[in-house]
Amino acid sequence: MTQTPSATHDTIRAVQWRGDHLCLLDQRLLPAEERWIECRDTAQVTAAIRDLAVRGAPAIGIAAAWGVAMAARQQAPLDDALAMLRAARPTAVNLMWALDRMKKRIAAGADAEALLREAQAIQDEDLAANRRMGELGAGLIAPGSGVLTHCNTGSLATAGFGTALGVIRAGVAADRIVRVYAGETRPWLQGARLTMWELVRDGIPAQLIADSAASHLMKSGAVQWVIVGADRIAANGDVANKIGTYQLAIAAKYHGVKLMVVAPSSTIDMATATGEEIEIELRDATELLGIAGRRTVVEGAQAWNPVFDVTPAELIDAIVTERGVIERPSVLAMQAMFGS
Ligand SMILES: CSC[C@@H](O)[C@@H](O)C(=O)COP(=O)(O)O
Repeated sequence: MTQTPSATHDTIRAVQWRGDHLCLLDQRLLPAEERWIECRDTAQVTAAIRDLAVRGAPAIGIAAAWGVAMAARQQAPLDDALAMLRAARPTAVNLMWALDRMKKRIAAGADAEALLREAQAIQDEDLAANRRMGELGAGLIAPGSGVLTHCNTGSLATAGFGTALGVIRAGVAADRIVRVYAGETRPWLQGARLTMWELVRDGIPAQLIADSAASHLMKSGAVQWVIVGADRIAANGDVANKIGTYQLAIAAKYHGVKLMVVAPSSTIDMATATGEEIEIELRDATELLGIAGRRTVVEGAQAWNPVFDVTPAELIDAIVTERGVIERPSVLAMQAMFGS
């Protein structure tokens, strides 16, 4: 196998356990400032998740697992820690998945040391899953292709390497991807601030587009795939992801561009039958009414700020997980890979 540049250049590890506290690279400040936050109790980890200092479905789950292990070390009430963390954000199922995994270990009598090892395992498994998905996803892309991605699904959003951005890293290294576009991802600008920061650090040439330029880009013929991550994938293959994914999927279908969703099995929620049942997080209107804390909209104006949407399975060409690829997702194909 070719050694990918991403395997050598991908050094960003935004969630780091330091023996008695959790260090998080504050994603609210990037790329202007690389500042680390030190979380020393579960409440601080919960606040970091809620306020988006740490974000991206897998990274949220990993941070929460460390939050539980930290509570155990401090002999804090574990039921309270689990409940507090669970309420931090509603849509990314990786959060609930990681907490359920920790809860199971607690129920089995695990001590603080064992819970620290479990949190480390969750983090290590995510990194390994990302590398595997990178290979699998890149294998679907014809050499010479252009791709468009949305939000940030890279090292910042995971244990490292990334989901959709991992496929892009692997695809660029294998010369399958020759053009990369990233959408800004209003209102929080994960694409502009975070994805472009990761790509520039890796030396991967990429162009930022306004979210509203996506259909025009697809019409030009420059992209053959839209590649995105996921916050929760229902049992029928419907995908909840960053707001704007659904409209990219519709535009992709119209233009004959394919849609790939890349997510570890910790993002699969077989207990939720369809995307209709997924809770969509609504965040404060102020995120839309200004940019970088500066008000840009007239005082008195209101805004509606759902931060995820659901893309129906029928618009998706491939779901890539570390367990394998599901092409044209269906209930049966999902059950065959993930059980019922
Ligand atoms: C590997 S990250 C996958 C998703 O979590 C990502 O696409 C996304 O929607 C992140 O949303 P965010 O609100 O920034 O946490």
